[in-house]
Formats: sequence, structure tokens, C-alpha cells
Amino acid sequence: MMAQYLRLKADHPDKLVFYRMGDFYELFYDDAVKASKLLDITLTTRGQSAGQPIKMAGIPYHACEGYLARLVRLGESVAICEQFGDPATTKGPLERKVVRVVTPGTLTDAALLDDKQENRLLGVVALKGRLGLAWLSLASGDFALMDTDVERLPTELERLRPAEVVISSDTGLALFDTLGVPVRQMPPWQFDRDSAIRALTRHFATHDLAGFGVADDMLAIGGAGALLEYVRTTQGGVLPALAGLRVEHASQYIELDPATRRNLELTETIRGEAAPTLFSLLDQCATSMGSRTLRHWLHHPLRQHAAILERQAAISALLDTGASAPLQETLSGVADIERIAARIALRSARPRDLSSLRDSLALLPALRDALPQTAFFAGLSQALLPDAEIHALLAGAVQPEPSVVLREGGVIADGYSAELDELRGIQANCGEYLQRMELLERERTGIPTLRVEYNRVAGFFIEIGNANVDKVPPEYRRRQTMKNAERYITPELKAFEEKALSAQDRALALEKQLFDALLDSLQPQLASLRLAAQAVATVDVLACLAGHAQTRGYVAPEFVDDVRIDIDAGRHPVVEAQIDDFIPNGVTFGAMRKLLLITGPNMGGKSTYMRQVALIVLLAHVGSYVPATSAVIGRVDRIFTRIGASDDLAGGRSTFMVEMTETANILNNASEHSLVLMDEVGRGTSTFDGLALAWAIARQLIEKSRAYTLFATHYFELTRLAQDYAMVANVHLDAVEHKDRIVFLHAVQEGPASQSYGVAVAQLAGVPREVIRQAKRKLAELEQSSPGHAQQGDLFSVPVEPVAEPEDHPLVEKIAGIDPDDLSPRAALQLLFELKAML
Ligand SMILES: Nc1ncnc2c1ncn2[C@@H]1O[C@H](COP(=O)(O)OP(=O)(O)OP(=O)(O)O)[C@@H](O)[C@H]1O
Repeated sequence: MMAQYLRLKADHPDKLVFYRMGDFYELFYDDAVKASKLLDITLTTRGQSAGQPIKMAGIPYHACEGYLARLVRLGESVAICEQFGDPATTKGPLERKVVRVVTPGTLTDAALLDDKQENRLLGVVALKGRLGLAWLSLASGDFALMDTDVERLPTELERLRPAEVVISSDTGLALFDTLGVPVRQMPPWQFDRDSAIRALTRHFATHDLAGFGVADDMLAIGGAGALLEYVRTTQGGVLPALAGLRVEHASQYIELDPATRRNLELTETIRGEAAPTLFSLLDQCATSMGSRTLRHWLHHPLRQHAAILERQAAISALLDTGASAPLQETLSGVADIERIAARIALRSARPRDLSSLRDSLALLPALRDALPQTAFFAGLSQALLPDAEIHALLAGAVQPEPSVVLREGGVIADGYSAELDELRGIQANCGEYLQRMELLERERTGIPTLRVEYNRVAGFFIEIGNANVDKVPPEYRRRQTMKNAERYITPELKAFEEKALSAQDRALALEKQLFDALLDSLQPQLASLRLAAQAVATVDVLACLAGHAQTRGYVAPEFVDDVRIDIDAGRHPVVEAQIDDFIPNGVTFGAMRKLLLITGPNMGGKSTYMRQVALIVLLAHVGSYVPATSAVIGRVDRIFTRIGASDDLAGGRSTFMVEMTETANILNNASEHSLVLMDEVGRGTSTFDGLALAWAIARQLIEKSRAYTLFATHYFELTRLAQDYAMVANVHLDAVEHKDRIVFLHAVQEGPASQSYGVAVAQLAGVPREVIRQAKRKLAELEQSSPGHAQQGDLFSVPVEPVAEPEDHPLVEKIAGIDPDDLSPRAALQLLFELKAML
């Protein structure tokens, strides 16, 4: 057995092998050690090899899904090795085979997949500074290619978020060192472009790839070929029905670099949590397909105005007809058709998959009826009309409520197969059958005492009393002689006996056969099921966005070709939902107003304001309505953000290094159509360095990039840029100090801020009183010594009246000097009188 194990393991050196032994999957040697650590299961030993005990860990077969899910989430791959044959009759070890390999990127089991997220496998080819990317999702059948530059790898990885990456073993892992994705290396020949073209054209049964818009010299083709092979091996040789190939171009979408996706908290907070994010706010989709599509849309804002306006018009139509609520109501009954189709393709669908597919298909007509009557929805409606045969087939074949697993039976509907009905009938109506036969035989033979019976020893028999044996028909054959009677069997009864005794086994086997045949007959329908799934998802997202537009008071943005972004009374969609009194703020950019310098106190709302502008622009390009009273937006090609400071310790970059790397990316790539958010650049270094850098960076953005820029800063010097450049304007957020409190107004106004309130905010945050007092004193000192002197390049350097340190009231000083622990009750009382007298 160990020899067999080692042979199988040799084919899967980099995976954990789950080796089936009876009711357990067992892992041996290093696999056992690794699994015991990762899964926290007991490490033990079994037998010996070369005098050494063999390390072993096992997991019960029925609980394997949970363990698999954990391993895959940790980036591991598992080869599942099943046993074949009957242990009772086989000599020596049972035959075992790896039936499938579960890897993070090739999951299709419902239990292992995240409902709301696409699970992608990415193949990467890098050659001479160029990058070919191919990605596919087994669960949705989506298969796409893109060629780009090597530097864009982090950006694309952040966009696609693959669960697993496949590369050629000569590419080297260095590219992926810090990216935190499981990477699998395959031999270089599997990335060979010519073989890939042959494999792809064979798979799609096309002459060449031109019909998919794939040029023969695309680097990504090699990756696509490797993916196909990888999927084939993991799925035990079965290839899923893929929806065809798509070519993506970087220019289709507004580009968002990795930092921007993080900073804008689209689908994950900066801390890596799932909420609160734009996605968590908006995702009220009724189906998982809708949720996945919404997530995709948020990460892929469109550039082409026509495509955006199509979605926007669809939302308007939903709002006009009030259709979203009834649509979502119907949608909530629709199962994950897309993933069910994928499991049908891989023949791993379960009985309940088919019954929920049937029930979902039955809802599609109602969905179509509820759609608004526009050309756009007419297209979707067409897709929502898969071949009526599929539903008819499923309705006829599958029980209304089938059992969860096929091997329990009770899956195929009554009336679908005469043979199955008969087998089931035999089990259910054995007694009835015997009675009926008894009556018939009595009539036929004229023996009123004839009995048809069954016992365990004799099986089925016809018993005739000795008095009547002369009337026995010739086809009766004697089975047993009793004292007063003879027992007979007939060919019909014999056949019935065989049927009855094996009816259950045969019924189960037949159900399995029928179920497999059903999966086969669904294969030609997968493409239309996928189209229906996509249409359901699109309707779902649009209805969800229409719902938000209505309940949250969003408006349809207008798109223009001019250089312009004009938002009236905009709101931050996520912050607005979290606090009671959100103050709306507008923004105006034009050809002559391209950089807004934002000053104002800490906590004043600068970051919120900047992010809100970016989110509104992004949402507008998703096709959604936006949180504002009006929005007019010109062409936008990219959104860049440089917000907040975070160390990239794993990548060996300090906070300041990260800040400057991100800034360099912006300065090198921003165009006049880009939206750039810069939050306090330069603050990661000394004041002089920081100010100097911030100054130079701002100038570069105005003179060279001419991007739409929101530039928040505490360096007050920078506000002077507005005097030098017509395209720069100052805006600020304000606060007022009221007694000991500071009140933030959160309203954006024209002009630079007048005060920073840093010390007041520190006080608010609970910094000890003594520190605050010293800070105030130091602040006054600095402000006195440095007007115009550039000693202190910050807002603090504004010449303002030195703040006179208020003398503390003697009463306060007296109280400060008290140590209550040292006071006797009597002294305390005395002190109270003294304090009162000092008032
Ligand atoms: N327009 C607004 N209306 C109401 N509250 C707001 C508004 N903008 C921001 N806030 C509130 O103020 C808090 C601070 O906002 P924000 O982080 O944007 O300030 P900031 O000026 O960037 O501060 P810092 O300079 O310290 O980073 C937010 O958490 C939010 O609760």
C-alpha cells in the first residue's frame, strides 16, 4: 500500500495528497506534518518504512469539505485520491486514483467558494518587459486575455484578485515575491504559443482565434494554453465549458492602481475588512450572481460614455416604472444559475442543484414580464429565455424536493422512467403485487385456495393444497414439497422475485445512471444557461443601484467631453450612511481650475472630501446614479490616490518610501484626464524636505500632468501657489473653537484656512493636559520667532497673534496639588471649606 501511495505522491509532489482509506483520508510523511499544523489535527504514526515510523494524520471522509476549505484558503492544493473496487473481494491493496486536485484557483464546489466573489485562475507570461495575462473562472466560464507591460503586474493583480497564479518555471518567482498570491510553476513548454493555439482552437472548435479578437502574436495565448492544461489535470481530465475567449484592453476601464483600490475602500477597508466599504453599502443584490457582478463593476468603471449611459438609462427606466422592488422580489428566489451551470459542465452537480435550477428557470418568465420596455432590457429579456426544453426536462426528471445526495435515492421524479417507477413500485407495493397475482392465478387455475407468498428461506412461491395439485398448470415448477401442500414457482414469479430482491439496489443504480444522463443532456444548454445567468446578474445589479438611487437620493450624472468636473452638494456615500448630519460639499474643476489646494484642521474632513469626489466620479463611470444634487463629468482615464501612510514592511519599504513610490507613479502616469488625490504628501520626512517636495510635486502636477488634482496639505506655504498659477485654487475646511471645545464645520469653502487647530484636536483626543500646555507654549514661541522666515514650513508658520498662555486659576492649581490618597476625612472637609473660600 505504501508503494502505491508513494507512486501517486510522486505525481503530486507540491500538493497535499488525501489518500482514501475506508472512511478516512490519510496523509503521510511531510504532508501529515504540514496538515497537522495547518488544520490542528493529531499527528500520529502508522507502520514503518526503512525502520522508521511513518508519520500520519487523518481526517474523516464525511468532514473533508471543511478541512479542504481551510487548506485552500491558506493557499494549499490538495490531490484527492479515492479507492476503487470492493475491499471484501480484492486481494492486496485496493486500486486508488487521484480523481481531482483542489487548488485555490480551480474550485467549483459550492461549499468551498465565496458566493460574492469571483474565483479566478491567472496564467502569466513575462517576456522582455511585456506581460501576457490569461485568466479564467471555472465557476462562471469567463476566460479572458490581455497583453500589457510588466510594470503593470501589481495593478492587474489587484484588479483581478486571482485566487491562484500559474507561471512558467523559467519566469522566476521574484515578480510575485511580495504579492501574497499562491503561485504554481509549470514546465515552460506548457506555455508554448503554437501548442496553445492548437489546444484553444480544438477546445472551442474554431479554425483560429481571430473570431475572439485574439491576435496570434498575443503573449497571453501561452498563458491561456497553460491554464487549459492546468484545469484539465485538476478536474480529473474533464474540461469545463468555457464561455469563449475575451480580449481586454487597458483602455476599456478607468485605471485604478492598487493603492487607489485600497484607499477608496471599494470592496475592502484599508484594514482588510469587508465592511464598511462601497461594496458593503451598495450590495443589496438579491442573488450572489448580482453581488459578484456589482463587485466587478465597482472595480471596472467604464471609460466609454456610451456604455455607461446604457446602464444609466436602464436605471432610469427602472426608476420610472418602479420595477426594481418587484424585480428584486422575484430575483430573491433565483439560485446561482452560473455556478450550477459550471458544476453541470464538470458533472459535479448535485440533485439540489438541478431542482433549484428548475425552480429558478420557472421564475424567469415573471422576471421578463417585470422588465421595463426598452431596447436594452429587450436584449436582456432575450437572454432570459433559455430553451424551454431545459425546464421541461428538469421538471419531468427531478423530484420536487430531491434528497441532498444522489446515493440516498429519491432524486429522479416519478413518471420519468418506467423502469425506475416499476422498481420503486416493487419496493412500495410488493404486498399488493402478490395479492393481485394471487387473484389472477386463482381465476386462471380455478383453485380458490391458491396462495402467493414469500418467506426468507423459500423466497416467493405459489402454494397449492394437495387436494388441488391435479389442477396445477404445466408452467408451474415445483419448488418445495410440504406435508399438505406443494409450493411452486413460475417464470413470472421468478422474475418478480429477482426484481423485488434487488429492486432497491437497482433503483439506486438506475437513478445514478439517469442523473448522469440528465447531466449529459444538459451539456448543450450550458451556453444559454450562462447567458441567462449573466442577464439575471445584470438585472439584479441595475435594480439594486436603482433602489439606492431612490432611497438615498442619488442623481444621474451627466457626461461631457469638455475638461470639467462639476459636482453640486456631493456626499461621501459610505460616511454619509454612517453619521447623522453629513454636510454635502461640491467641487468645481475646469480647464482653468485644475488643482485645488485643500487646507484645514485635522479632523476637518479633508480626506473624506477628497475620497468623496473620487467615489462620485467612480460611481458615475460604473453607470450608477451618484450622491449629489447634480454632477457633470468630463472624460476621465485614471484615478490616482496618495492617501495615508502605511509601511510595506514585507516589501522592505518604509512609510516614506511607499509614499514617494506612489507619488512617482502618479507623476509619471497622470494625464490631463486623470483625477489625482494627494493627501499630505511630504509629511513622512523632515519639514523642509517635506515642504520642498510637496511644492515641487504640486508644480509638476499643474505644469506637466495638468490632472484634476485635489491636494490636501498642512504646509500653508503651498497656498501661495494660487498666486502663481491661474489653474490653482485654494479651498479649506473650517472649525471654530468654542470655550474648550472645537467644532468642525465640515463645509468646504473657497480660500486658504486660517488656523490649524492641531493642538486643539490633540486635546480632544485626550493627550495629557501637561503636554498640551507645553505644546501651546512652544507653538507661541515658534510663531513669534519665524514669521516669513521659513523656519517652520507649516500652517503653524502663519503670522498670528501669539497665544497668551492663560494663567491657571489658583483654585485649579490648588486642586492639582492635592493627593486625595493622603487626605484624612477631616483634612478633606477642611480643604473643601478652603476651596470654597477661594472662589
Ligand atoms: N462633510 C462631512 N459632514 C459631516 N461629517 C464629516 C464630513 N466630513 C468628515 N466628517 C467627519 O469628520 C471625521 C474626520 O474626517 P477626515 O478624516 O476626512 O478629516 P481630515 O481633515 O482628513 O483629518 P486628518 O487631517 O487628521 O487626516 C470623519 O470621520 C467624519 O466623521
